[in-house]
Amino acid sequence: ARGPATPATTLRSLYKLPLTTARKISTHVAYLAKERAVAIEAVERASQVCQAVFQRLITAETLTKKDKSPVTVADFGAQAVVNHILERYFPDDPVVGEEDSKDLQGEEGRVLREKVTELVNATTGDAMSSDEASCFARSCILRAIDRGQYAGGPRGRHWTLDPIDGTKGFLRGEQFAVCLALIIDGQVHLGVVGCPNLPYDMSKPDGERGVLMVAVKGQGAFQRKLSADSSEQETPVHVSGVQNTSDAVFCESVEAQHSDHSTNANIARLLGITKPSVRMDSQCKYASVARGDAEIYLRLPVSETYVEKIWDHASGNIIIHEAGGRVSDINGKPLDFSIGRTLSANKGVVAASAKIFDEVIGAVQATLAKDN
Ligand SMILES: Nc1ncnc2c1ncn2[C@@H]1O[C@H](COP(=O)(O)O)[C@@H](O)[C@H]1OP(=O)(O)O
Ligand SMILES: [Mg+2]
Repeated sequence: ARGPATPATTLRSLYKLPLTTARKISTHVAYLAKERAVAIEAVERASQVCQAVFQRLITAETLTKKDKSPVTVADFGAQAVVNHILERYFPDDPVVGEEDSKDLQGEEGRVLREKVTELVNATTGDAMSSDEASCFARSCILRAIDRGQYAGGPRGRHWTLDPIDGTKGFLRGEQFAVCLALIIDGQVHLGVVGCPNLPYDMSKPDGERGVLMVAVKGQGAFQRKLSADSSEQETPVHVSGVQNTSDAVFCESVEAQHSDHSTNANIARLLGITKPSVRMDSQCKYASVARGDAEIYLRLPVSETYVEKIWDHASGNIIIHEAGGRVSDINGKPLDFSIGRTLSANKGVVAASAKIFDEVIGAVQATLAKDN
């Protein structure tokens, strides 16, 4: 009797291949296929949470008063949704997430807890409880959020999540990203970045917005429309082919506290760059370099003490590599995701298309040597 269909037997019958060949191909084709699909679903749902908050809670008043509460609701909501979905499909995988449920607990956290719960339930269609007393229940908001407390490290698999990267951009109605990555034995194997406000096609900046980028190790990087149904086409993305750095565009943070604009400008000058920098919040910068909107991403540290977090770079890192680019810290050292929740072995970040990467690192080093 024939057993259940496997990817290998399906390929064999479809393409009339010998079973050994079909097996070889199928292990490649299927590598992390389920993880990829679940991660896309989770990022799409979390992006919907963020957009719902933006439409409902961000008003002219919250903006003028610089009230940050909407982003807090969206942050917790997005982390609850992603962790809930990951738990359903991969119950044994721990998660390194940016948020914890402290601010949602007790009487003090009740209002926020109820807002987050209402939002999450409206988005997922599941009835997740906000009742602290029943938090042993599988679908409790607080428990879902606190599945993100894993310490990370060099062994086994874990996910890393930034539910809203670029909170300032979110509040301004500009760029932000929902970022989810899978780390296996200290290396990023899968990354998804959802950019709800990024134009799908940069040649039409006023056109349709909402991009999801995804990459699996060895399989290339792809973009699709955010919230597109799964039959919608994915298209491969590649870094720019620009050979001369003088023709390059570089991007950097909007916030001067996150990256040293004046050092970035000195590096750009040394590279002969004349075009103004593109300032953008969040890991959308990695997405921009991955699809060739810009050639270089510079993140020169402002402070001696700030340590970058793995959830701020894991997804972007694999997307750049799979799109044909390179990423390192300011000393040319690869980002080390195996240490724990932070990139404590690295300083700053530089990403660029492979053709010009060495030259960019050279300019970074020369500029830093001159400054010191
Ligand atoms: N001093 C700093 N240097 C670099 N990054 C920072 C610094 N302070 C905060 N960040 C982080 O930078 C990220 C956003 O960067 P970008 O400017 O590229 O949008 C956020 O995750 C933010 O963390 P946090 O979420 O804790 O504020
Ligand atoms: Mg972040």
